[in-house]
Amino acid sequence: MKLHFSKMHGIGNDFVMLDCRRQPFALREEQIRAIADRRTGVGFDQLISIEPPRDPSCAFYYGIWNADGSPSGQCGNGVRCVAAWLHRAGELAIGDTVRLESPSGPVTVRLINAHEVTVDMGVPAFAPSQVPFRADVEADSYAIDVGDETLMMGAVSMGNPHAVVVVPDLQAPVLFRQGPLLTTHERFPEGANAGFVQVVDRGQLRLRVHERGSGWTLACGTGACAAMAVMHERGEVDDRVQVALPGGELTIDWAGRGQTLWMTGPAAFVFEGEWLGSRMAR
Ligand SMILES: N[C@H](CCC[C@H](N)C(=O)O)C(=O)O
Repeated sequence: MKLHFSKMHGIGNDFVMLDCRRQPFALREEQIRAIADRRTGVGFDQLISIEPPRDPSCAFYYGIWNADGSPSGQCGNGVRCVAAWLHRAGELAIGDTVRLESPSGPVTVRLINAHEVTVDMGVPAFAPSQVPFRADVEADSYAIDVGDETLMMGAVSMGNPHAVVVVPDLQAPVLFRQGPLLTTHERFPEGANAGFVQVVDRGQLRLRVHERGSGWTLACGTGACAAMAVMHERGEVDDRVQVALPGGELTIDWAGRGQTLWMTGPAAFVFEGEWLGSRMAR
């Protein structure tokens, strides 16, 4: 089985992009995991398919799978790469604005240039049932027992579930214990992307994310949106925030509850290749 792919990244969050405009996506979960393997496969944080739309109001559909083979409803760094990929495929011109269909619904992208994209990431959803997160009532901060500690966290969906925890130090070793525990915590029935955020000032956040299905990544686009939304709800940041992740920076614009949130950042091509099929896996 030969599979042509494009390797891309969005501030270090890396992707294998599959052109499924003319042939259906047909990978089994174990094949997705085999391609994700950073030694015997290609290696990626997420695999993204580009397919014909299911929603006629959208130009294309994109599918998202984590390194463990699990599907996701949204990928912020990934959709910027989809826009850049479509530009290079001649489907999108610089300055164009187009609706793309994600598994959690449509988003609108605008190509600023060949490597910079702005995305309407939709409206952040805070109701526990929408995250989903087990809580009796909605709050801007929840106490949650993680290991032998009780953390205070925010919960929000950007089309995928996020936990957001404010920390004084992003290098604290305790994060590396709490991240995986939060991602698989029983109060998140569908798992969670666990974001640990430091508030620098009202216009700057620093963030690390332990992603559901992929672990610690250099960047998480929906995580940056989630962190900004939670801190904005608490009145701790302004309507425009620069979010610094280990792999780079994103600009997030959000005017508050019920409004659309915008994310702006880069998308980069790395190489083209061919995956020779599971017979090459270990
Ligand atoms: N791990 C996430 C999907 C990828 C999110 C991230 N890479 C982004 O840029 O938003 C999840 O299972 O919901």
